[in-house]
Parts: sequence; C-alpha cells; structure tokens
Amino acid sequence: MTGPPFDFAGAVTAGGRSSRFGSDKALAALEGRPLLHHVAASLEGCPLRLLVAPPGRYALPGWRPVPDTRPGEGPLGALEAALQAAGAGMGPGWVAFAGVDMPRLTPAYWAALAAARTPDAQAVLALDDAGRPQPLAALYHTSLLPHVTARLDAGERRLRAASDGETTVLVPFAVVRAAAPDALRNVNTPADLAALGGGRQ
Ligand SMILES: Nc1nc2c(ncn2[C@@H]2O[C@H](COP(=O)(O)OP(=O)(O)OP(=O)(O)O)[C@@H](O)[C@H]2O)c(=O)[nH]1
Ligand SMILES: [Mg+2]
Repeated sequence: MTGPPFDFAGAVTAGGRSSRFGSDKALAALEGRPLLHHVAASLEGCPLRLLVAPPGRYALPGWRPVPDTRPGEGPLGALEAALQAAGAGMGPGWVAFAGVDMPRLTPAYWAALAAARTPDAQAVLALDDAGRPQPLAALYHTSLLPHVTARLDAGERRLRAASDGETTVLVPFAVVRAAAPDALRNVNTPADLAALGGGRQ
C-alpha cells in the first residue's frame, strides 16, 4: 500500500523485548505479513522513513535504520533517537512516531492527526474511546527534542511525558474512528493478535 505524500517524517520504533508476547512481535504475522510491515505501510507516504531498532535486527527496504540513543530504555528514548535523526535528515519538522505493534494504523489516520496541527503545537495525540491520549501513534515536532532529552536525563521513561499539555493537540476519538476505525488496536499479547485474526509466526 502506498499512502499519499506526507509533509512529515515517519518513524517506527521496534526495539522492545516483546516480553508479554513471548517472541518478537514485530515479526508476528497478520494477514500474511509481519506487524512491522503493516505499521510501515501506513507511513510509506513519508519523505523520510526511520526504523528505530537494534542495528541489524530488521531489514526494511526504503527505511533508514536508526540505533537507539539509549538502547533498551524504552520508547521515550526511541523518540529521542527519531527526533534527532529526523532533524538531521530533513531539518525542523514533524515526525509520525509509531509502535511496531499497531497494525491497523492507516494513511487516513495520520492524515487526520496532521490536519489537527496548529501553528504552536509540538505534539498531536489521538484520544481513544476512553479519552486516553495515545502517545505511540502520534505526531511530534523536532522542537521537542531538548525537552525529551532533559526528561530522559532526569530519569523519566514514560512516553507520555514527551509532550506537555500546553503545546499538545488532542484529537477526539470520533475523528479518529471516522478516519480509521481500528487504528488504535495494539498487540501486546498473542491473544491481542488472535483478536485481530492473526497468529504467531
Ligand atoms: N527503539 C526502541 N523501541 C522500544 C523500546 N522499548 C519498547 N520499544 C517499542 O515501543 C513500542 C511499545 O512498547 P511495548 O508495547 O511495551 O513493547 P515491548 O516493550 O516490546 O513489549 P513488552 O516487553 O511486553 O512490554 C513497541 O513498538 C516496542 O518495540 C526500546 O528500548 N527501544
Ligand atoms: Mg514495554
């Protein structure tokens, strides 16, 4: 699947341990393709595509491998690596940052988030059906990098600490659902994958 041309970089983070899944969930199959490919397909329209993962673990044609700045420290560290690489690769701008375990993300989902950007915004997060912001399928601006680095240096590891309220735009679930009904489905366990119709590879 090829998406529309986007004006933001895409970054997939795939450096986790898949401890709840029990084997590498990036490679688990859904509809004959690994989860990694599903997520990447939603971002094929990005002019710069970044895969934040341990060097050599995956090969994804057209995607630039980016090592973690803080290997094994979690997705906030991966966001730091993605913002750094995006800034170096394209200058200041927006980055669509996605977990490898969100196979129902689509170009329409990213377009809906992009349409919600405001001039002062530094992050755009979707709300789920319970009103919770979703930081693992969100847009972040490269101007957040110093803040992310400072939080990491202070010991923070929660991805939701990446942005603060004042410059974060929240997209209502109704808008998300209209664009991509299952976009926020997340695979943490084999049961999550089975619920989407997939199985372990
Ligand atoms: N690059 C990078 N990605 C990470 C890291 N830790 C987690 N992730 C990714 O962040 C996303 C969400 O993390 P989780 O759902 O907790 O995935 P996980 O850590 O592999 O799984 P669990 O071990 O079951 O928590 C997934 O895409 C992971 O691959 C890390 O240290 N580096
Ligand atoms: Mg984890």
